[in-house]
Amino acid sequence: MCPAADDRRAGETAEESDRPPGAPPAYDPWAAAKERIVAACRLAKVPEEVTAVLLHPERVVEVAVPVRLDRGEVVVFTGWRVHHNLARGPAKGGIRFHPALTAGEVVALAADMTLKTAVVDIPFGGGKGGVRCDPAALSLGELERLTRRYTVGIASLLGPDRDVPAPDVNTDERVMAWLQDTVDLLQGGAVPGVVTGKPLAVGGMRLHSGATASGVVRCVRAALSALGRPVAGQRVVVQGFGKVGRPLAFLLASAGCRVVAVADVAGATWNPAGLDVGALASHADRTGSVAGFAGGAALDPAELWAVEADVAVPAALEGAIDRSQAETLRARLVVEAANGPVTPAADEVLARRGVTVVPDILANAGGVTASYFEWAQNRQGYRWEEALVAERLGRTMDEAFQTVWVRAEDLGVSLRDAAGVVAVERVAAALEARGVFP
Ligand SMILES: NC(=O)C1=CN([C@@H]2O[C@H](COP(=O)(O)OP(=O)(O)OC[C@H]3O[C@@H](n4cnc5c(N)ncnc54)[C@H](OP(=O)(O)O)[C@@H]3O)[C@@H](O)[C@H]2O)C=CC1
Ligand SMILES: O=C(O)CCC(=O)C(=O)O
Repeated sequence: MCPAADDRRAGETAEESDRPPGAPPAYDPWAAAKERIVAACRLAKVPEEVTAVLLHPERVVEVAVPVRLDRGEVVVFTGWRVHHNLARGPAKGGIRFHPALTAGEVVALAADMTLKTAVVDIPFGGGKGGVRCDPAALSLGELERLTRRYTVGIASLLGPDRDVPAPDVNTDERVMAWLQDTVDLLQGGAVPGVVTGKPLAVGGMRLHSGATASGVVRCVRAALSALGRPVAGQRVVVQGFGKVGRPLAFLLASAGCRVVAVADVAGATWNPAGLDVGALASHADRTGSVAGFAGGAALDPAELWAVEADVAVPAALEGAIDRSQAETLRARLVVEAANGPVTPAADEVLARRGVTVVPDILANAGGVTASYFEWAQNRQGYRWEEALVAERLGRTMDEAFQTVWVRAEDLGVSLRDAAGVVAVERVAAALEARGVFP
């Protein structure tokens, strides 16, 4: 994602030094995350030391990941694993493979995880990791070698009590199975609960794959209900048709919404009468993209947010809605399924225009909540009934939404600020209890 350069605001430090060669000047997710941390800490009136701690990741590990490609050549990729803050428990957060990944982005995503795990009150701190690579350009064998070598590079950080990765952009349960296997080989035995979002066959949990999407839909429902609007008939725009966006589109359609536009990297499709999501998924399976879908008209992805709609759900990458897109966005409700899709400058515009934004650290927390349940089962050595997982997931999301909504009303602030306040208060309590500031 490359929003307008004017989205960078005075005082933000662009961490351009780790920008990949050839990449355009980028929106700076860590500067945005720091801005939001400072705002939440001020509102929560936590001691200054807490703010200072949260502005510094505990650990940023960079690893070289040499991989022999199928054609014989060795390419050295760069990978990271970041622990942002572990006051509330082991590091928890996904692993992303992306050609434009930077250290600053991974730090920002790890900070989001510190806040997210606190918003849903699960016993984890914030972590994130990834490798700068283009998985679409790698063979399956190359991808496996890269994953295993990266895992060896970060293995000293990992463990069910220390750091528990999960899937993120361009990684999936197969990648998690390779990670699990590599850790087990290094340890000389099974290490249950060292990774979540893995296949059922190696201790995964059936409801994990759709959990982020189902949590997002829970938030869409709760927000619409709080705003006095029905769910049925709402026109929804979804950006991203991957592990989150695709099940999300299905769930929204089956809840009675009209999914009017969907975008991925290659293009976008639009049908004001509502897209047939099942047919769209078949088309994407066949062609690799939503672009060219016969059941919709081609849409310039730059026009996605300007489509006539009631709800906008970004489910792709950071910085997807910048200041200028916020000015033309038609929906009255934005629910952040992606991490960091709305820039701070866009937040101001949306607030001025009266658009409600359900922030990422609340909206997409269903995924990490499901990861908590998978981890807990692995540690117990006991599989829970699916109905219990579904019930606990729904309850956790509904309670978190209500807590944040009520706090926003009490303080007279945005849902983003309120979620930040709830989160930093919980992290501050953990730091205090530990005596981190003697
Ligand atoms: N997976 C999870 O459980 C969780 C994910 N998230 C967040 O949700 C977001 C999506 O993650 P996930 O679904 O797992 O990732 P995937 O890799 O499964 O899918 C990403 C989707 O986004 C699309 N995309 C990427 N760049 C653009 C772009 N510039 N314009 C339009 N579409 C784009 C991709 O298109 P294409 O297919 O063409 O590449 C793909 O459809 C990320 O922000 C992630 O951090 C948050 C919580 C949990
Ligand atoms: O499930 C997890 O552990 C983390 C998911 C994640 O990376 C996220 O919520 O952004």
